[in-house]
Amino acid sequence: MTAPNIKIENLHVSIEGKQIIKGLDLEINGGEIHAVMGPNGTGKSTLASALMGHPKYEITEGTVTFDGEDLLEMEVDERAKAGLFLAMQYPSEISGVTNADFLRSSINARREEGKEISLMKFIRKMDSKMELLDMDESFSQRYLNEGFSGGEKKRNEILQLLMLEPKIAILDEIDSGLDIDALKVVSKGVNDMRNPDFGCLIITHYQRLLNYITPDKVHVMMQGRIVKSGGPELAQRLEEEGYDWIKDELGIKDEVVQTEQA
Ligand SMILES: Nc1ncnc2c1ncn2[C@@H]1O[C@H](COP(=O)(O)OP(=O)(O)OP(=O)(O)O)[C@@H](O)[C@H]1O
Repeated sequence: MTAPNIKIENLHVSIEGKQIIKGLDLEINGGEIHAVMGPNGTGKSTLASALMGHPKYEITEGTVTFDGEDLLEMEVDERAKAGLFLAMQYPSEISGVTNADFLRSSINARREEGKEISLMKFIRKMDSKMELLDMDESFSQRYLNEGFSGGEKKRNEILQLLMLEPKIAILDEIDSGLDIDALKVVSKGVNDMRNPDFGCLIITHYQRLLNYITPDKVHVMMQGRIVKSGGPELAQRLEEEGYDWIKDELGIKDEVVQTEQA
């Protein structure tokens, strides 16, 4: 198996006629963890939703390939089956579907008929992953995210990641609202996935997450584009100095004014 690869070139995305992403380039390979940081409203979540094929987000220009195939031609379920995973900022609650049922169906949906995961194997895997994430076993029989606290929902997203073992994952603000212990647990889950057959894009506002998950590359997104890339030291500088120095360096004017003019 060749290492996974997602390649985004000159991506333009608009929502309800408003251009949000304006020429974004990014490539992630298996074995790499990338972090995208940036001020509020610059299009980070839009990027995640557009890659997963959310119908509200219209791709107006550019290309995205996933393992060499045209990702934008694939239906949402085909993207998931191909091995793309999105942990959302606000995961949905689904009443009547238990966590265990949801996970087993999701795993089997990605397998060929006749090659479904056996119940015993599934239970063993789920038990070990829940233990890794310090999750109480009652969570397997609770309805998906129903009544889960913010931190429990995030932990549950990481459980899905560990169970589904995608090729490429996009984790949108998995650290928001987490207490320090939960942050460590969630980071442990992501680090557990680190291997040459797995690539990851982490969208975050906080350098503290990157103290626990060391990214190979850090990108700054402003006005719908990646405007600067570097190593973990870039995240450190953003934490200390904010974004103004990048705006000054690149001659970027205030976000809101610029958007209104566009
Ligand atoms: N469904 C929508 N309808 C209209 N505008 C939208 C929609 N979704 C996003 N936007 C707008 O697109 C812009 C980018 O939003 P997005 O959520 O991608 O930013 P972000 O960088 O993830 O922000 P944050 O850091 O605050 O999470 C914002 O101006 C937002 O209001």
